[in-house]
Order: sequence, then C-alpha cells, then structure tokens
Amino acid sequence: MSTERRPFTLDLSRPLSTADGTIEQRRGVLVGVERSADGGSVRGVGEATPLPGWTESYDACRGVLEDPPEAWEHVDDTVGAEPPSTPAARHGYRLAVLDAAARASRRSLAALLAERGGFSTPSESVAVNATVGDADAEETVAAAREAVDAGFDCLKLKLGARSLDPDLDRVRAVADAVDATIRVDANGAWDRESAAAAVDALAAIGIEYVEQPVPPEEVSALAALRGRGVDIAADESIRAYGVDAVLDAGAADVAVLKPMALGGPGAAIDAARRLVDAGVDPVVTTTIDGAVARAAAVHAAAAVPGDRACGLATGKMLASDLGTDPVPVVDGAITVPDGPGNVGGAFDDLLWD
Ligand SMILES: O=C(O)CCC(=O)C1=CC=C[C@@H](O)[C@@H]1C(=O)O
Ligand SMILES: [Mg+2]
Repeated sequence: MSTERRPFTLDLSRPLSTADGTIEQRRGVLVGVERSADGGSVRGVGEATPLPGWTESYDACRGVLEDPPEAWEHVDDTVGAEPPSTPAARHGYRLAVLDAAARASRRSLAALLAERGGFSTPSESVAVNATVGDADAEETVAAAREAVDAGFDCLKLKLGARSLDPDLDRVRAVADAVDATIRVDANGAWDRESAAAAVDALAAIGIEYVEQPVPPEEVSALAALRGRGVDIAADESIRAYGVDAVLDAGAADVAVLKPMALGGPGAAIDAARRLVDAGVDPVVTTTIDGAVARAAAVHAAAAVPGDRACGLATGKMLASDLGTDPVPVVDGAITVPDGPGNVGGAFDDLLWD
C-alpha cells in the first residue's frame, strides 16, 4: 500500500466560542492510500485534523503519520478498551483505508460502516443541529433566529463560558423566541452543585439534553444528574475514558461520538454498537473538520440508527475548505453521498497529480 500526505490549514470564519476556549483555526493533514484491487488499483482519502484538548497535537499527529502502525492498514482493525493516544492521526489513516475498501466494493462508506456495526440499511439523510456559540442573550437569540430561518429545527447552545444565571437567561430567551428543539453543551464547566441547579432549570424550560455538564472525570456526577427531567449527554467523558467506562457508570442517556477524537469512523461505529445495545442514543458530531472528515462523519451518522439530530452542520464555520462541500446542509438536514466510498474521487486531485 502506498501513502501520500498533504498538510492544510483552514481558518474559521466565525470562531466558535465555548466554555473550553475559542476555536479559530483547524490545521491538519490529508492522507491518501493506494492499493491494488481487481487487477488495478484503488485509492482512499482520509483527513487528520487534530484539536488539542480533544486529540493529540498537530506535531504529534504529523509525526505518527510519517510512520503509521501497520495494524491501521487492516480494514477490520479496532481500538482497544483504552482510547487511542493519537486519535486524529488514526482517523486520517483509517478513513483512507475504509474509503479505499468501500470504493473497491463499489458501495458507500455508510453501507460499509452499517455492515461493520451490524446495523440495517443506512439512512439517506441525516438531521443536524445548528451550533450556537457563546454570546450575550441578544446575539444568541439573533443567531438562533437565523438558524431557524435557514431551516434548522434543532439548536445546540454553548453554555458555561459565563455564569449560570446569565446563561439560563440566554436559554430562556431563545426558547421564547424560536420554535425549535434546544440542547445545550456546557463543555464540563460546572461543579456538581451548579450542574444540579442548571439541570433543574433546564428541565423546566424543556431542553432536550445537557451535554457534558460536569468535567470529564466526574462520570459518577453525570450518572447522578440523570432522571431529573432532562437527558444527560456525555462528550468529553467518552473521549477521555471510552464508551465502556461511561456505560459501566450508567452515566448518560445520550453519547456524543466525534470520529476525529475517537480514532476514526470505524471506532465511532464500534462505540455506537455498544451504546445502542445498552439503550444509549449516539449523536455523531465533527470537531469542526474539513470537508473530507465532515463527509465521513455524515456517513457514520447515517449508519447509526436513531433520530436525534447530529452535530454535523459545521462546514459554514470555515472561511475556506478542502474543496466544494460534498455534504451541504439544506433545511436542517444533510443528504448522505451515495457514490462509492466517502465522496468518490472528489478529493483525489489534492493528493495525486
Ligand atoms: O455538536 C455540534 O453541534 C458541533 C460540534 C461541537 O459542538 C464541538 C466540536 C469541537 C469541540 C467542542 O467545542 C464542541 C463540542 O463540545 O461538542
Ligand atoms: Mg460537546
């Protein structure tokens, strides 16, 4: 198998402000693999876009991609019980391998992933939430109205960057202003006491779920917050400790799966299988990735059963992209590309002349 690599940098047009800091730029590496198939050759394209705090650093990612583990070449390779140490590099390489395998068998990446997870036929379209970053109440309402006017019926509001009362005022203002499902994400900003107060207030407003109300290591606190009238979603806890730790603690109604932070689309599907078996709803999201990884996350979301909106409407946050968006959002949903592999050969010319 021969490999190609190409570094890239993408600026965000609208930085995403969260309790965990502001994301302004995405730097990563495109990975190409080419292997023989059917007397000819088949290509696959992957994207490694590390997000420090969620994955390894950019330098660590590039370093691993210089000499990736041999095991990553095998289509059925899995991650162990421990989360991988360089998930973005693994994502980039594994996506290229899975893309090549799907192209070789002339089916979509979603079909390959659904088979891997033992799920039925993938869906043709994925409902997505709009992501609304931290801002004052007025700006938050304006962003929420803009999203609903654009066709979104599910909004995710970032909380936790300001204190609880003003945050709750933001949520109430949005709930009064728009007719949409609202979920919130505190990125682990609250201690147990504030989280309990927040959950009770959010339940009274009718919020769909609260994502990562407490820090990632507080898995037992997540469990204790369940059953108070609003669903609890684990995100950072899944990335840091893995799905099994969250399931063992009974810590979540919903689990956020970021393929880039988990080690690839296959790792996300393997996690989804365990979650679905345990009655926990998976929600697939990006880490604000380029078009190649974003499309792959759409395939993963399509392969996973369930009808919760996914966090995949992040392409518009980028000022520039790796190419034409293969997964644009129309009326709050994304049509799953149905050609071979991830996006057929649409991005091959970025890696091969
Ligand atoms: O889920 C979404 O709506 C979009 C993705 C998203 O919110 C995130 C991507 C990357 C880092 C995080 O700040 C954030 C999250 O915590 O879910
Ligand atoms: Mg989150």
